[in-house]
Amino acid sequence: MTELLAGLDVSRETIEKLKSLESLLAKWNPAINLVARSTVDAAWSRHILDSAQLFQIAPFRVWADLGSGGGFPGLVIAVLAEGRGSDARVVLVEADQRKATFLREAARGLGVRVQVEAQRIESVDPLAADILSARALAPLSALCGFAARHLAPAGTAIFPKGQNWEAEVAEARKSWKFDLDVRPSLVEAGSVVLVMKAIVHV
Ligand SMILES: C[S@@+](CC[C@H](N)C(=O)[O-])C[C@H]1O[C@@H](n2cnc3c(N)ncnc32)[C@H](O)[C@@H]1O
Repeated sequence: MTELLAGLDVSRETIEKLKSLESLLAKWNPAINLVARSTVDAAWSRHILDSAQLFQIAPFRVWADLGSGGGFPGLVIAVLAEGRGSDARVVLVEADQRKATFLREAARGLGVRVQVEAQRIESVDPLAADILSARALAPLSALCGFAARHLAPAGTAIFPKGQNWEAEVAEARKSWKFDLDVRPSLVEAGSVVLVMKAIVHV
């Protein structure tokens, strides 16, 4: 599965940074529950590669990750972008102050630049993001509302979803119109990545 990183043409230094993130997660998780405890031992595939697979879906100058928690996918995206020499802006929105502190400390330790917004998604000024991501945050219909606020008009929303994704899409279509591309997860069988554009309330 680490071929996924080879496919992204990631440098040795970037892989070392991602391994440091894995270690930081293991160190901080007992205190602040960044991810489910049962997933810490498998963090490399469950969280880091699962995030990395989103990196090349579309180009970006501004990436906003909502409800970042332990930095998935936003902090992984920031590490990969920095490894490419990109000066794109990565914004991590996380209302939990302890998790926001982790995100700032981890970014500093890894030497990557991120903008951490330690407030509720609903209170952050519109971000006009080229890419908006949210993983394990809310049902798709609620995510569409967040996208309406924070995504640039031509932007792309990226929402990883589990096996129940079809029901979530059907429910969201009752209130929202959008273009949808469904991609199988490269990491988790049965899971998908929903890639959405032109999200408009009906
Ligand atoms: C289940 S966790 C998922 C974290 C991460 N995206 C991941 O996949 O591991 C959801 C996170 O979203 C944050 N969150 C939930 N609602 C939020 C809101 N309205 N504004 C900002 N953060 C929120 C929570 O504090 C939590 O850290």
